[in-house]
Amino acid sequence: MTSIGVFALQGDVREHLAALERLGVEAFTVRRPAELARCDGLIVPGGESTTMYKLARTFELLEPLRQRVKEGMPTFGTCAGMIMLADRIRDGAPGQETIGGLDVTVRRNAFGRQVDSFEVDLDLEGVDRSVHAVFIRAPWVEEIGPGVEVLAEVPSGEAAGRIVAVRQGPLMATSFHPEVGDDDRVHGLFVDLVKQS
Ligand SMILES: NC(=O)CC[C@H](N)C(=O)O
Repeated sequence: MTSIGVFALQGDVREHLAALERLGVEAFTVRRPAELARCDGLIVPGGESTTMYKLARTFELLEPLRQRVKEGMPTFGTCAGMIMLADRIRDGAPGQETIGGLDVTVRRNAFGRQVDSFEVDLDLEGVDRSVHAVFIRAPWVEEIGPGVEVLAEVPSGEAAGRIVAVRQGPLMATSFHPEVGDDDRVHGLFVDLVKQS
């Protein structure tokens, strides 16, 4: 059976576990290296990327995470998780580091104070019909490397055209929170990615 872990030192872990279980995969929390070692794939949830970084370092999970991602473990980052997977951050906290692996530059809290949180229907590559995307103090992707595929952009409004979902080989990231609500199609994309690799 496919085993997918959810990074659980901080963030909205439960909703991801529920989505994975609805999709019929074995889902469990990851707080230590032994749990990471059991993962066929990993989700890094939304939350607060600065805290995630500090806790991952303190609990000696940061280097094992970097190692597994480097070795090609399929990994899906949502919101703060997208920041954690990015190779480069803008508006990061002083000294903030990431797991990295995804050849992108993300801007933290990119949508600004006025539109901290918003929802929009958008088209996502690989998913039929639009996805209802919930953004909460979200990052966007400002620059992508040559191996990165854009899966979704903001369709309209002030932030129209901003990149909010990407994929690079076994790595996937969304600015928004696909675990909110009961539409499991984005998680389904990731589960397929894990099963293929
Ligand atoms: N909902 C979220 O994950 C917010 C991300 C948060 N603003 C950060 O910088 O990590």
